[in-house]
Amino acid sequence: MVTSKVWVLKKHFEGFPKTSDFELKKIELPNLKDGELLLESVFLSVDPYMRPYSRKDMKEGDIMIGTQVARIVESKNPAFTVGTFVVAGSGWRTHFISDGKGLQLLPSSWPESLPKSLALGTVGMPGLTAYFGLLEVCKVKIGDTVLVNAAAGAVGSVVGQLAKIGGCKVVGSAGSDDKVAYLKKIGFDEAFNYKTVKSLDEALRKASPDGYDCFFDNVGGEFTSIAINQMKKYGRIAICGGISQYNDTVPQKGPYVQIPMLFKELLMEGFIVTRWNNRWEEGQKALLKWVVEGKLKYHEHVTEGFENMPMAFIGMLKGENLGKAIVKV
Ligand SMILES: NC(=O)C1=CN([C@@H]2O[C@H](COP(=O)(O)OP(=O)(O)OC[C@H]3O[C@@H](n4cnc5c(N)ncnc54)[C@H](OP(=O)(O)O)[C@@H]3O)[C@@H](O)[C@H]2O)C=CC1
Ligand SMILES: CCCCCCC/C=C/C=O
Repeated sequence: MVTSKVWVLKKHFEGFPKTSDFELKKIELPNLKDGELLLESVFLSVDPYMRPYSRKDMKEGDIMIGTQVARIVESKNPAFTVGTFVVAGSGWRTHFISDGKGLQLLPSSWPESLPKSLALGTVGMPGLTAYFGLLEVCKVKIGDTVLVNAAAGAVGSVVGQLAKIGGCKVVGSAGSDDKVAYLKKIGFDEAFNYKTVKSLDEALRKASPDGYDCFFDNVGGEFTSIAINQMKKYGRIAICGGISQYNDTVPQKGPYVQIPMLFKELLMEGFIVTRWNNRWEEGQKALLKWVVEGKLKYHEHVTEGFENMPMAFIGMLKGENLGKAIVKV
């Protein structure tokens, strides 16, 4: 008999999540039936989407949603071998049973030297968000000037580097001087700390006096209201996230987008990465290749210990992470 530890949403978040909103429980797992596997989580992901999706898709008492890299420890399914690592969407659990459906094997070309946790970050869902958002929503082309916020995070850091690979000029904003230094190190042309600049408007203008062709928006709210006025005519805005609004108890009010959208003839499109589920393999292959070639750098903010999942999640929402926020069990 195996005991699994799980984190449950004890109370729906009101405003910023608190550790008391979560509860750690233990569940006894039954013996495996034919066709089933027992897996143990090795790395778990904490992501911003968990905040809005907890309200949308979960009820109090549910196990927290999420993905992990897990190792198969027992198998009664001939298609899966013990010792294999997979990406699963089994929520915040140390151990779980699966019938194999929905498990993704790591690409066969995954080098032994590369952390498997990258399958939750640069070579996983966040990296694919950057890839498809830039390619299919921003439709970037050589010579474009691309703006990205939350630029030192899991998605943003990949957006900037892919745009550079694609021959663009890249401007990023992030919430600390260390993050800004990191952005310059990984090749951003311009970067600034949005928390300390005197004027966001001026910082954006200084970074690109001619304005922006593409804006990959991870943040929303006031940042978007200001940045939209610095788009070039026919600019494209990809609405990837709105993290500045996820914890609001009262919805933020305008300024509204219609006037700049109209007179600059902008395109603005929201997207969810799962739209390209049928192209996951293509995206992962491209991202993995760039990582192996050293063209796509990664950084992980690793929290040790399953017990610390809520703290890691809250820390990520506060901006404590540089690169992808990961929990190592
Ligand atoms: N559309 C889609 O399919 C997907 C969308 N997303 C979205 O992309 C965005 C980035 O996600 P991800 O890369 O995983 O997370 P990150 O690794 O970027 O972590 C979140 C970061 O957001 C920044 N942040 C937090 N609060 C604010 C705020 N009030 N204003 C500005 N920045 C803030 C912090 O960085 P800082 O120190 O710079 O403030 C923090 O580090 C999120 O909005 C997320 O919801 C992610 C995956 C898929
Ligand atoms: C494999 C999990 C898919 C999660 C999709 C995340 C979409 C994110 C939206 C905003 O953050």
